[in-house]
Amino acid sequence: MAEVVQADVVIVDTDFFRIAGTGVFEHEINTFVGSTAFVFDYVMKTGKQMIIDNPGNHHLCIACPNGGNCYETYEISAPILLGDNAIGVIGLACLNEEQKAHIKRKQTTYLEFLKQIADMIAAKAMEQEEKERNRELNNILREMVNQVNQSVLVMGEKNNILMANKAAREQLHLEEEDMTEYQMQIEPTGDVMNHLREYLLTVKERKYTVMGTLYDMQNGGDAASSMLLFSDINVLQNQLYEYSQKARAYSEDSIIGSSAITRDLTKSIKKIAKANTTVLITGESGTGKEIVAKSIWKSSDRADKPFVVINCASIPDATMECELFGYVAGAFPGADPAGRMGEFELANNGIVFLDDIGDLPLHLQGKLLRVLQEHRITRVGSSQSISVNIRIIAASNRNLHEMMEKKAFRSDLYYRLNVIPLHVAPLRDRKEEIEEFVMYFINRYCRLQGKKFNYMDPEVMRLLRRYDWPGNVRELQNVVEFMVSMMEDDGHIGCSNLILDLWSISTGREDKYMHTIRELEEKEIQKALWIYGDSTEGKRRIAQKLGIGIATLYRKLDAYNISSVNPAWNGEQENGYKIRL
Ligand SMILES: Nc1ncnc2c1ncn2[C@@H]1O[C@H](COP(=O)(O)OP(=O)(O)OP(=O)(O)O)[C@@H](O)[C@H]1O
Repeated sequence: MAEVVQADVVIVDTDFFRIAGTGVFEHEINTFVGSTAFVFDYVMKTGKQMIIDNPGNHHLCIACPNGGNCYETYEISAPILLGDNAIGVIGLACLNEEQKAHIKRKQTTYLEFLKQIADMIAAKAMEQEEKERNRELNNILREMVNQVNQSVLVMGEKNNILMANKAAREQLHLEEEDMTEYQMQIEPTGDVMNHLREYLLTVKERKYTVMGTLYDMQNGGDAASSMLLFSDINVLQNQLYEYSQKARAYSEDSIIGSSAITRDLTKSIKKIAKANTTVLITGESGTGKEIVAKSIWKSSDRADKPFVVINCASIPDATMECELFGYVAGAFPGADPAGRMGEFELANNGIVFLDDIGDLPLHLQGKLLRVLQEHRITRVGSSQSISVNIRIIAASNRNLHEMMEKKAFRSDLYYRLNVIPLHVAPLRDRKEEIEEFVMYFINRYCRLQGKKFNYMDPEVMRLLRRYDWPGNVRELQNVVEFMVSMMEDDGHIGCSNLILDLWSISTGREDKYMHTIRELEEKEIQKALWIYGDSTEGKRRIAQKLGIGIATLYRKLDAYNISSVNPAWNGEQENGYKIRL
C-alpha cells in the first residue's frame, strides 16, 4: 500500500500499540505510541476520518511532545470500524513536501482508498473473531459431547470419522488415537421405532446395529457432513425394558411351601434353570405358575437380564402381534407414528414368560414357532428379520392336549414348548401348606397395611384348611388380605373377618364345629386373658372388651375356675391352632 500511495502507512490498535508500519515507522511495530497519538485518539473516539495539513501545529497537536516540531508534513487517517466500534486507526503519513503535494492532489481518492482498506481490515478481523468464537464453541461442544452417555459420531464427507465421543468409541471398539483413519458406513435398515431410526454401522469390517438420529451437517462448515446420535440396540432394549418394568405392579417372587410336592418342584427348578431350553408349566389358575417361571429366571444364567411377562389371555388378538414383535413407524394406519419395540425384543438376552399360552391365536402360534426355531423376529411393517436371543417359558391352565385334538393348538408348537414340562399342583393337594401360606400372607399384608397381628382364632385356620380352594393360592392370598384389612387394632383375627362365602361353604353342611355358649364364653375369656394379661388393669380391659361388668368377669373367672393366663394358649389347642407372630 505504501508503494502505491508513495507515503508511509501506520496502523494502531485501541490500546495505541502500533501494529503495522512502513518506512520510518517500521522499526516501531508493537510499541506503545499513545504519548504522541493525539490525532489517532480523536479519530478513534469520533469514528471520523481526519486530514491534518499542518502536523505539529494543528490544535490536536498542542499537548503532543512533538508539537511544533513534528517530522510529518501531512497526514490523513481513517477509523477501522467494526459495526459502530473503532478497533483501530489506519493513517497515511507524508514526511516531505513532495509526498504531501502528491497525496493532496488526489486527496479524495486516497481518503476513499483508506476507508476501503480500513473496511477490509475490519472484515478480516471480524472473520478472525468468528473463527475464534467457533473454535471456542467447538471445544465446549467437544467437551460436552464427551460427557454425555449417548454415543455421538461426527462424520466427514468421505465417511471418515472426524470425531467420536467416549460412549461411541466404547460401543464401536475404536481407539482414540487412530480413530480418524477409519471409514464408517452408515446404512438405514428402514425401520423406525420409538422415534429412532435403525442403522447398520460398518467399521473395520465389524457390523453394529444401532438406533438413533442422523443429522445433516453439510451447512455446518468445516469438513463435517453428518452427525449420528445413537445407542446400541441392546443398550436401548435394556433401557426400554427397565423403563417398562418400573410401571409393573408389586409381585412377590420366592416360592413358599414345604410340602413334598413343592419341595420336588423347587428341586426340579434348580435342575433345569441353567439349561437354555423351553419350559412348559401347567397347573390350575392361581397355583403359582408365574412364580415358578420367575424362580427359574432367578436361578438361571439370565438372572441379570430381562424377565418379560406376556399374558396371552389379556391382550386382544388384534394387537397381540404388535405387542410381541413390535412395529415400525408407518406400519399400519392409526399406529403410533413413532413405532414401538415389541416385548420379544425388550426381553433380548433374557426370558419371556408366555402366560396362558393356550389363548395365543393360531396365526401367532406359527410365528412363535419360528422364533423358537430360528431365533429371529420380524417387526410388523418391517422388511427385515432380526435375531433375538431369548429363552421361552410358557404356562397354561388349559388342557393343551384337548386343544390340539380340536386343532385349536398347534401340535408342533406344543412339542417345541414342552421340552421341559413342570406341573404345579392345586392347593387342595398340598393342604399342609395352608398354614404356612396364611402366616406368610398375614405378615406381608400387615407390613403393607402397617398393622400388627396378634392372635387368630383356631376356628379360622380349621375353616381355611377345610375349604377346597378352587382359586388356589391366589384365592387364599385374597382371603388373607381381606382378613388383615378387617382386623381391628387389637390384632385379632376371628371368623367374622372371613369372607362370607368361605364361611358358608365351610360350615354349611356340618355342625361338627359348633360349640355351646358356655364353651365359647370360657374360650373367649381365656383368649382375652392371654391378650390383655391377668393384671387388674388387664381384667378391667377384658371386661370392657367383652361388654360385661368387672364384677361379672370375676364371677365368671371363678365359675370356670380360671385364675391366671393359661400357658397352653401359646401352643396348639386341642381342636385348632393358636397363631402368634
Ligand atoms: N408357592 C408360592 N409362594 C408364594 N406365593 C405364591 C406361591 N404360589 C402362588 N403364589 C402367589 O399367588 C398368586 C398367584 O400366583 P401366580 O400368578 O403365579 O399363579 P398362576 O398359576 O400363574 O395363575 P394364572 O394361571 O391365573 O396366571 C401370586 O400373587 C403369587 O405371588
